[in-house]
Formats: sequence, structure tokens, C-alpha cells
Amino acid sequence: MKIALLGYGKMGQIIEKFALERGHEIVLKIFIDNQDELTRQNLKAADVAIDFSTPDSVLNNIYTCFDANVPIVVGTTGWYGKLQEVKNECNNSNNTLLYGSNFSIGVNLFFKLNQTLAKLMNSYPAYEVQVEEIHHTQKLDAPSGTAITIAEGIVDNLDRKTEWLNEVVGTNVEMFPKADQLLIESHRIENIPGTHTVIYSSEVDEIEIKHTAHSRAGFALGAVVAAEWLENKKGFFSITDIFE
Ligand SMILES: NC(=O)c1ccc[n+]([C@@H]2O[C@H](COP(=O)([O-])OP(=O)(O)OC[C@H]3O[C@@H](n4cnc5c(N)ncnc54)[C@H](O)[C@@H]3O)[C@@H](O)[C@H]2O)c1
Ligand SMILES: O=C(O)C1=N[C@H](C(=O)O)CCC1
Repeated sequence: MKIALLGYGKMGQIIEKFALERGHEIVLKIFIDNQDELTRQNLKAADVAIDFSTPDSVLNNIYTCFDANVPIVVGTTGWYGKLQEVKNECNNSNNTLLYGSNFSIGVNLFFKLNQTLAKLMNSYPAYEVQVEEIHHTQKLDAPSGTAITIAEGIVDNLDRKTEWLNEVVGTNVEMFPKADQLLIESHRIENIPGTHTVIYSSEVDEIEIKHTAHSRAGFALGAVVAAEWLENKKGFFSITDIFE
């Protein structure tokens, strides 16, 4: 496939390596200094675009791909407040988009485990639940997209939680969740690719499920596999459609 890389930072560069290894060609690379080269005309050279850019630029990138009728895989996080709007536009303009807060196989297994555990914990009200995420200090958004997906998996399946709220540790803004609110604690520590933990704690013990990314390779390979999966498909998809 001919691939346009929208965002050529930590993730874009690893995605390029996996894409070339799997026999694909990179026909366009867009980053902050050449963003005006993201045009309908230049996108015409691509079969698919893969976006790992920034929360501020991703919507413009998506709509430019829609304008050029180029399918897009979106790994960028921090824009999910606009998800419904983008979905409507994708479907109304007969375009194709696949998004995922995390493209690694391990995290997608973790998402399932988290939902199952949340359902089970309905019978055990003595346990309070909390989500923790740790990422590198360059990360622009908090909580991580993955932590949001995990929190939604809990809120949708554990009756005693109705919404999540976020505390970024070290910012002097402490959150005091009500009984029906799920706390996501965000930590920023140098060089951590991504660690997510769900903790159920009672007076007498604790249950913890944890995913630790050893590198960014799982995210990057997953994004290329998602672009391959999207070939010849039309519509709005999420990473869970691949794992179903
Ligand atoms: N879904 C996943 O599996 C997954 C995994 C890792 C990271 N991410 C997300 O991917 C995004 C990128 O992560 P990263 O670690 O590569 O960040 P990064 O800061 O290393 O790279 C961002 C890139 O975006 C470019 N950019 C800035 N403005 C742009 C614009 N207007 N148009 C196009 N590109 C622009 C920058 O020049 C840079 O090349 C983040 O939102 C992150 O949360 C998702
Ligand atoms: O490095 C990042 O930034 C990551 N972002 C995703 C998220 O927000 O969940 C996935 C993990 C790495």
C-alpha cells in the first residue's frame, strides 16, 4: 500500500520502519514544519493515511483526508470529545476512518479483561476501584486515551460508577471523587512508553490488573496492521472491530 504518514515524531518514525518491512511504500510525511504540504492533491498519491500527530492538528488532518477521499487510521489521542461529530461527517461523506486509543494486542486483550472484571465486581461492593496511567513527560494529553477507554469499560459495566474524573499527579490539583465517580490518576515520568493499572481495593486485600508497554513497537505494528485491515472497507471503525 502507499501510505501517507501524518505526524512523523516518535510514533510516525517507528510506523515507517514496520510499514517498509511489510512491503509498503511511504509516499508522504507530514510534520509540524511542512504541514502546508497536507493537501488534497498530495494525498491523492496515498491509498491510506496513518495519523499519529497532535490533539490540535488531528481534526484538520482527518477532514483533509475526507476531502481527498483517502481512508485514515487515527492513533492520535486527545480529541475524543469530537468523536460523534467526526463519525457523522465520515458517514455523510462516504469516507473511511479507523481510530483506536491503543493499537497494541496486549492492551486490547486488557480492555476485554477489564470489562469482565468490572462486571464481576458488581457483586463485591467492598472494593473501591481506581485507574492509574503512567506516560513519558512529553505527552500532551491527560488522561491517556487508553485510560479513557479503560474507564469507559468500567463505567459501562460496574453499576456503582457513573463517570470518570482525572487527576494529574504533581499539579497541585487534588481530586476528591464522589462514590459514583471513578478516579483516573495520571503520572508523567521520563521515558515511560505507557503503563496502565486497574486497582480494586478493599479493607482486607487488593486486586490489580496491569499492562506495561516495554516499547512503542506494539502500538506501531498495530497501526500498520489496522491500515492493512482497512483496505477495501468503507465506514467508521474502531480498533475493537479488528479484535472482534
Ligand atoms: N493509539 C496508539 O496506540 C498510540 C500509541 C502511541 C501514541 N499515540 C498518540 O499518537 C500521538 C503522537 O504521539 P508521538 O509520541 O508520536 O508524538 P510526537 O510528539 O513524537 O510526534 C508528533 C508529530 O506530530 C507532528 N505535528 C505537529 N503538528 C502537526 C500538524 N499540524 N500536522 C501534522 N503533524 C503535526 C510533529 O511534528 C511530530 O512529528 C499522540 O496523540 C499520542 O497520544 C497513540
Ligand atoms: O505515548 C503516548 O502518547 C501514548 N498514547 C496513547 C494513549 O494516550 O493512550 C497510547 C499509549 C502511548
